[in-house]
Amino acid sequence: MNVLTVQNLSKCFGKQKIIENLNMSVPEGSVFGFIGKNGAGKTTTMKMVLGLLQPDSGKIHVCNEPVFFGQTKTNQYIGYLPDVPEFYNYMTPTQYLKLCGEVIGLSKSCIFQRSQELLSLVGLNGAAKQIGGFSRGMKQRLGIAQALLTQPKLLICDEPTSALDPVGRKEILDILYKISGTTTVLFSTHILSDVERICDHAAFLNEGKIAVSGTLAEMKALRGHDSLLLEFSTDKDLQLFKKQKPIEPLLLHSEENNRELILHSRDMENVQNCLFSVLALTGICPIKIELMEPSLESLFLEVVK
Ligand SMILES: Nc1ncnc2c1ncn2[C@@H]1O[C@H](COP(=O)(O)OP(=O)(O)OP(=O)(O)O)[C@@H](O)[C@H]1O
Repeated sequence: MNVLTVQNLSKCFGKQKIIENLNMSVPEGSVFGFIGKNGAGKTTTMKMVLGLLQPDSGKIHVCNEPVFFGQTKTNQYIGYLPDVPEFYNYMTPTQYLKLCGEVIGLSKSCIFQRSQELLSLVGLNGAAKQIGGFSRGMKQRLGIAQALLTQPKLLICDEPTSALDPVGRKEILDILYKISGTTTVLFSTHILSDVERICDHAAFLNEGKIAVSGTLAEMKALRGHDSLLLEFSTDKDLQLFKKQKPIEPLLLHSEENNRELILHSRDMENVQNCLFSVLALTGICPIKIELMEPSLESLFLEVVK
């Protein structure tokens, strides 16, 4: 089952088309990376899913129920972490979660129990200081705890890691991965290594549409092997290899790092055939020849303009 389906969604701001016939499904239980460069329309799409922004056309369903602009019925299934979450700075995390629990009508005992569990999940149990003194990472983690108070089926996070240092990013990714057993996670980002780390599904948003989507394995298979790494035992071998001309026309480009050479090509089969005849002719014997796994980044750079 899909927790979220978006069909033929379109949205303009004035004359600027932001989203144009966008189709996307988020399977239940997935950790879904919604990828697009700055200004691609990720936040705009999420706001329409939350009923906070009116689409020009198209349909959105959350847990099989239609989303209507200005009506929040489907938000009972969703927890949302905006890109810059706002808090009452004078409160402690416990006080803040208590307030949020009261606003959504949870009982006192439920608020107490869930706050303890969630603060422990996000590593803020025992944090007695006021939120005003929190780092960005701590605020994002508290934002996740707040978004999970209602035990949503779908957690939507808008670029939860983009302003964080590597430690803060890892903490957020670990939390999202940890909850993925019980909550479907959709998060927007342009950091592809974050997607490779925890997502099982992803979609590239480009020019208002989904350019590519699927499981990470499906997306990478589209690209195939496109890089070959060669490591030479001496600089002399590397320089001699670089003087050989037959491979050059088959390459998009190559990268050199110490005695390693990475060859990028769209025609890896021919590169390999050519490589072995060059090695046989010259007598050069690399200490390593390795086909490199295709990366999301290389696919992204190819399909996203
Ligand atoms: N209320 C609005 N009125 C006019 N233009 C808007 C409005 N909201 C967003 N936009 C424009 O729509 C485009 C998409 O914005 P959006 O915030 O959805 O992109 P994004 O993919 O989330 O980008 P980022 O990664 O930078 O957050 C941008 O050009 C933005 O300036």
